[in-house]
Amino acid sequence: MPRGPGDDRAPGRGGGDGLVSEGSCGADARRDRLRSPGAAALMLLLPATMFHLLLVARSGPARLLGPPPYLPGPEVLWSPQMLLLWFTWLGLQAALYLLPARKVAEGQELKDKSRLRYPINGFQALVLTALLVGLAVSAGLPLGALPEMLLPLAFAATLTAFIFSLLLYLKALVAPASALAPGGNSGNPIYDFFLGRELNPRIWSFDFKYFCELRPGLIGWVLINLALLMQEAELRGSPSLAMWLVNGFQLLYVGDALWHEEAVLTTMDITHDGFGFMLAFGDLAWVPFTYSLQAQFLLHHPQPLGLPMASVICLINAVGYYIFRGANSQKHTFRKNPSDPRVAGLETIPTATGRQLLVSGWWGVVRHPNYLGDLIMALAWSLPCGVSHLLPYFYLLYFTSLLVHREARDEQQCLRKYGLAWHEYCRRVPYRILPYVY
Ligand SMILES: NC(=O)C1=CN([C@@H]2O[C@H](COP(=O)(O)OP(=O)(O)OC[C@H]3O[C@@H](n4cnc5c(N)ncnc54)[C@H](OP(=O)(O)O)[C@@H]3O)[C@@H](O)[C@H]2O)C=CC1
Ligand SMILES: CC(C)CCC[C@@H](C)[C@H]1CC=C2C3=C(CC[C@@]21C)[C@@]1(C)CC[C@H](O)C(C)(C)[C@@H]1CC3
Repeated sequence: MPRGPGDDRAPGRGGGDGLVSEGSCGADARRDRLRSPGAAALMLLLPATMFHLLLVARSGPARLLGPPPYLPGPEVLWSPQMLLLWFTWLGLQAALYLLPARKVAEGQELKDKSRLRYPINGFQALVLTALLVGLAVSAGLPLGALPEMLLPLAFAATLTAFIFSLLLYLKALVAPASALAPGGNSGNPIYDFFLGRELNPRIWSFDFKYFCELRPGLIGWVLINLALLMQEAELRGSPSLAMWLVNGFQLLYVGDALWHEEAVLTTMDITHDGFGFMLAFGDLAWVPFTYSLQAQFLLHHPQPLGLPMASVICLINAVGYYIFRGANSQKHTFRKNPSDPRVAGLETIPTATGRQLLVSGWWGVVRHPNYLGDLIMALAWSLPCGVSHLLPYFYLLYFTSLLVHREARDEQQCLRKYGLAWHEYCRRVPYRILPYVY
């Protein structure tokens, strides 16, 4: 079976969405030498980028590639009250996670042939959070003041991610070998700290990775958006159409993720990647504070948007969502039960593993139709911010590179898993993400 640069069959190799390159089985010495400086650089660069974006979004020129307007001192970043607020938020989400769930789903089979169980109550957590926030606002909570607290909150989240990853690293030292992720166990402490050693770290039934991936960060993101909308209403009398669109689109995305929560159990993050700094920081800090960038930008840089253009943008978002949801649901339904009438008529390729690959429907258009839909939505989230600045397009640029990297990693895993059948799939469906282009 051919082996590629991202092949991580050997224990301790590869993994992660980070820009640290994945390992090859040939133990490339030069790459090994770059592992720890690469991981260390990213641990500085990612938080620095996040703070840069937070600072630049509120500055007059809002230049993505320009210097930040000022360098915040410790008195701006460090606030015990904000740390307390952040922990209250984490505690609230953890409490909602522990509430009785409408369903308990089983994850993918693990190395030791067991399956973990996961509560499916994310949407319930979103609705309860909305109710609680609504009650608090009607009792006088100044939610519109939240945008002024983003810097110290982001600092608290970053600090939490560092300390939490350290605890996860220590926990993995006593975990059985079967609990370790295929990547993140190279023996290089910095690299392993970054990628994460344990696949599904848990205390009793509390699954840290699953919790962090879907709750505090995603729900925090839409709460920050809402606070930005409220502050805009306070400043300008009413929220702008552009702000409504950004809030609506991103709420749809987050609501959809929590409504289809079970589908996250088959994503690479849950089934393959360890839980280390990259995901902890990504989930807790990067998602809420950088994914809300468009709304942050709009608060400080109001953009005129007419109804015709708004309709076109809504249409783009609807097309993206239709592809994203259609592709993800089709694969999830097929993987759960290939004889389900909704997917039973689709053409498939058999593989030596006994699993089949879809070769018609969405998965016959390109090899990652869900990424295509996600990218189209990302474009629709930036367009309400106009075309005068590059800053609101940061998400689209970052997300494109993340998904291209992720796609290459998934190709390697599928090639390893399915061998000749994967080659046949690539022959039948030659484009990866964008038909006739890539
Ligand atoms: N907003 C954000 O920041 C991010 C969003 N995402 C989104 O998360 C979602 C999940 O993405 P991700 O986990 O990367 O990967 P996918 O959901 O695309 O899963 C890839 C897996 O699907 C299976 N598969 C591939 N081709 C076929 C086929 N033809 N037929 C049947 N099964 C197939 C393979 O696994 P197997 O055969 O083992 O089932 C493969 O490993 C995507 O919609 C993505 O856009 C991802 C990253 C970040
Ligand atoms: C900080 C680094 C540069 C990168 C960190 C990557 C993470 C932020 C993302 C990795 C995979 C993700 C997914 C979602 C959010 C972003 C992260 C955590 C997701 C929960 C968004 C909502 C979608 O509907 C989804 C399919 C459930 C996503 C799953 C992957």
